[in-house]
Amino acid sequence: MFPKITKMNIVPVAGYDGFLLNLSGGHAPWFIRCVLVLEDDSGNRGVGEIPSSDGILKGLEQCRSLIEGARVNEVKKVLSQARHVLSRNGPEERGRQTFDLRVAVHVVTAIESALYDLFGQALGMPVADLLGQFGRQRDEVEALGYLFLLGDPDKTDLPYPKTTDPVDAWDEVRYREAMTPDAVANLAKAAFDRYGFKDFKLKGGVLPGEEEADCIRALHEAFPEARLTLDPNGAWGLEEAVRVLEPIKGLLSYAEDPCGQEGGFSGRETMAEFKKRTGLATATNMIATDYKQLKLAVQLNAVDIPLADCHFWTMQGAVAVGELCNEWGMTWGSHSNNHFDISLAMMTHVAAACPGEITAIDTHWIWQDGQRITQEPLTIRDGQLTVPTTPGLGVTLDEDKLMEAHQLYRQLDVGQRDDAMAMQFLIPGWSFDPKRPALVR
Ligand SMILES: O=C([O-])C(=O)C[C@H](O)[C@@H](O)C(=O)[O-]
Ligand SMILES: [Mg+2]
Repeated sequence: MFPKITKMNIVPVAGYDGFLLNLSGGHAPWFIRCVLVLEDDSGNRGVGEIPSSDGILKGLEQCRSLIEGARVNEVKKVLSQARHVLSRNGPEERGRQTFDLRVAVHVVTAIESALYDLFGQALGMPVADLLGQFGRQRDEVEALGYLFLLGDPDKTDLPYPKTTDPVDAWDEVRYREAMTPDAVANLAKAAFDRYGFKDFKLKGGVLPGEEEADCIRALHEAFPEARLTLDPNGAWGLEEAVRVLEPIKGLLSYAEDPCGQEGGFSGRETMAEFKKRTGLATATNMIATDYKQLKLAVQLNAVDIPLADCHFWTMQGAVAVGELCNEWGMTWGSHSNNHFDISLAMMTHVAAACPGEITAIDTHWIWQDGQRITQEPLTIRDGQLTVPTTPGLGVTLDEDKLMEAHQLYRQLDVGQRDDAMAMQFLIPGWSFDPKRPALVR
């Protein structure tokens, strides 16, 4: 008999973050996540990490009675029941922010991760070996260097982290203002020195498009061999996207969400048109976020690289997208949000189980590196993460660190991400507009 789950613990947590800019505004000095911890009667613990919100905490609570008392091999049964219970809350939409506002799919992923962690431990197998049709496909997963324009923390009275004792250039630059092409190239150089990235992505949707294109030129000059992409999260109109990216298309490997919903056309329609007009490959974490949208995106030939983040596709769902990509001549990739080290492990196992050639995965880890809630977070070396070979997710919770992160969460007066708050210090009265870069007001 497999072990039984005896206890489910829902732990909302927070960690520190820099003033990272994007279409949704500027990151607060903290990021907020939710950790799910399941204990079984053999003494093992399984963990999952997802974004947090009141809806997500409530959704997890709704599933408690399905989980406590279940056996760790009943993964699929518990997940089907959880989906059913959550579906009664009604339909949900991703929304137009840069981050996904759905509840149910995130809740299911937290449960899935913690259950697979326990199931893997009971079987003596790593999660990557259990996922998808084929299990582990690789032992190393490539990550990209995810760069952001950075607001000046000194223009706010918010408690942004400060580097007091830098160990290297990355520590020196990551919490300071970076608003110019040179500053972006410096970020890339410092990140390369620490992590060895071969690919870089710049988050756009902040400055006028042409200025962001200049940042790509600076990145290309610093790293002529690197695969580069720019992601304005659909902020630009189709004409603007073509105008901005056409002159630098030779420098980009793909364009991520260059345009989106506009004037009666869906984001899939404008992206298809963009692809036709520029010949550039496209990636998205905004317009192919479930199977129906993915089907339409494929029919329209709107997307080459669906960024199937396991947090909003589920782990098995993200691998299923990877399997489809491999069959259909597309390329799988993963999006990310700010995260702790449990999510880093989840994304690594998922990427390891996607067959064929995949693109380097996004991770915000470089902005959080140094913080942790497990005893030994995975590390990025030569641009790669090594896929754990130990049973389950291969991470061990650090109780003290988890409680520290929970205490920080409790000190905050917010329970979910809000990028408009810090923007008030740069532009009083600032509010989100999905069609206007954050600093174009
Ligand atoms: O690829 C993306 O669209 C993201 O990583 C979305 C995130 O919300 C990003 O914009 C951020 O962290 O500010
Ligand atoms: Mg994106």
